[in-house]
Amino acid sequence: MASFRVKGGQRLKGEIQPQGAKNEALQIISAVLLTAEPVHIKKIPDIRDVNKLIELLADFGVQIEKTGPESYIFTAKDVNLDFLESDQFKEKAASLRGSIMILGPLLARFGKGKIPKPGGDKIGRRRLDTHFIGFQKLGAKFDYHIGTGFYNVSAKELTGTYLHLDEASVTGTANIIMAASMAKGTTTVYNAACEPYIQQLCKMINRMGGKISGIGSNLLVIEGVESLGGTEHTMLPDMIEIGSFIGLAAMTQSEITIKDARIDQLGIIPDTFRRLGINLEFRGDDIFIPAQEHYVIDSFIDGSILTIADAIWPGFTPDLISIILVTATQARGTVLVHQKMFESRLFFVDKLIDMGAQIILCDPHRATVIGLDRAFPLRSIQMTSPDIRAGVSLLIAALSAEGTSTIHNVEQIDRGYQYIEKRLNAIGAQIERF
Ligand SMILES: CC(=O)N[C@H]1[C@@H](OP(=O)(O)OP(=O)(O)OC[C@H]2O[C@@H](n3ccc(=O)[nH]c3=O)[C@H](O)[C@@H]2O)O[C@H](CO)[C@@H](O)[C@@H]1O
Ligand SMILES: C=C(OP(=O)(O)O)C(=O)O
Repeated sequence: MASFRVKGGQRLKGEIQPQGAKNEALQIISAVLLTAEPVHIKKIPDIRDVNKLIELLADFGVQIEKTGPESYIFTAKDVNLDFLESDQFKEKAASLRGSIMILGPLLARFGKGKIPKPGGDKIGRRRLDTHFIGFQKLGAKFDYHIGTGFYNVSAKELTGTYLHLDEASVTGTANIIMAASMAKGTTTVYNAACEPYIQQLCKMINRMGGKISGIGSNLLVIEGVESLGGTEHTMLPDMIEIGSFIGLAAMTQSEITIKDARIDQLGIIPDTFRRLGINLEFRGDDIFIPAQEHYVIDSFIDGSILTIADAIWPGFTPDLISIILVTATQARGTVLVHQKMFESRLFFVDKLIDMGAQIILCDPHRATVIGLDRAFPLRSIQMTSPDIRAGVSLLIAALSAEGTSTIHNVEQIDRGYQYIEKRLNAIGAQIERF
């Protein structure tokens, strides 16, 4: 188990380039299974979850050529489906959430697939009904085998249909899109998730010869095609990393420029951080965050306490709620942070409370943060990273704290943040991995 030793209280200064988006990468890399032709993907982040998925594809016999530090060509010409039956598959596929998205392409192209309960963050119940109800409505057979712990799907042929998803699941929508892309006839998906990750996947499939319309909305129409071909795809910058850097800059009174942020794709994220009182300047496609002594949390127009809650896109992403929460601890004012989607994602506030933050955990979904307005810095402590976003929130807290903190289990952070200590140390942080 790796750990970080973090010397707090340093102001950072400089430019930082966001990595390619983790959750987009997991969809896009799964989608290479849709075609036998080469797919050239750029801006692939070098992070644990993505590397595990790439390894999994290699185990299936997908040819993988690294063409640069962040780009690969994948050719899924010969896919060895026997690998599905191996112990190695079970172990590897169960270690990340993104592996669930190989099912849609396998079903579409080879008529079968299976997956053990996928991993990912332990942040509450993470059901998969949307995926499997979707596959079944497209004509697949589904069963869950308790003995082996595998979800199995198979279909001689998938047929387009009307789907009203029970919830706008991100990975569920991605899976259904991929399965429907080569189904017979037209599939209409209502209550589809429409995160930029999904939009990027749809655009990629269209470049491969697919016919998807309604991209960016929650009503997708997918005309099935016989086969899909090769393409090139470049990942968007990771919007969750961008939000994390904004929070980090505010908490540590740092002047940071986030380069090439694709501001047009960030939705409500910049304005949500502005509501915490953080100044952000758009300079072309860069986001400049000046060093700020104080930032003052807005209230609602009627004077009531601000609430920041997650929602499906185009609402505020749940993956930035922990970052908002930690950033609010040194603001002036009060905010109610409401994590609606996941029920176990706020428990890390205990550690922030140990550090001196004023937070009331109202229930598993809601926490009230009373900002300290830098009346005193957070205290350094020893802590363990429970999930990827809480991990980064604790790192931000440690960077702003007085003294040296230790964060254990930073593999959680490595799941989604590329070379994080090197990149932050390059602009003045003092983080040591041991
Ligand atoms: C690999 C990947 O891409 N992971 C992301 C993906 O996970 P993932 O696709 O697994 O998450 P889902 O979108 O399926 O659902 C997330 C949670 O929100 C709940 N839910 C979802 C939709 C809805 O309308 N109402 C509702 O309550 C679900 O029950 C679940 O508890 O999307 C999540 C939600 O943005 C992100 O946190 C994850 O980082
Ligand atoms: C919850 C997350 O990831 P995963 O779905 O891979 O667990 C996340 O990226 O914040």
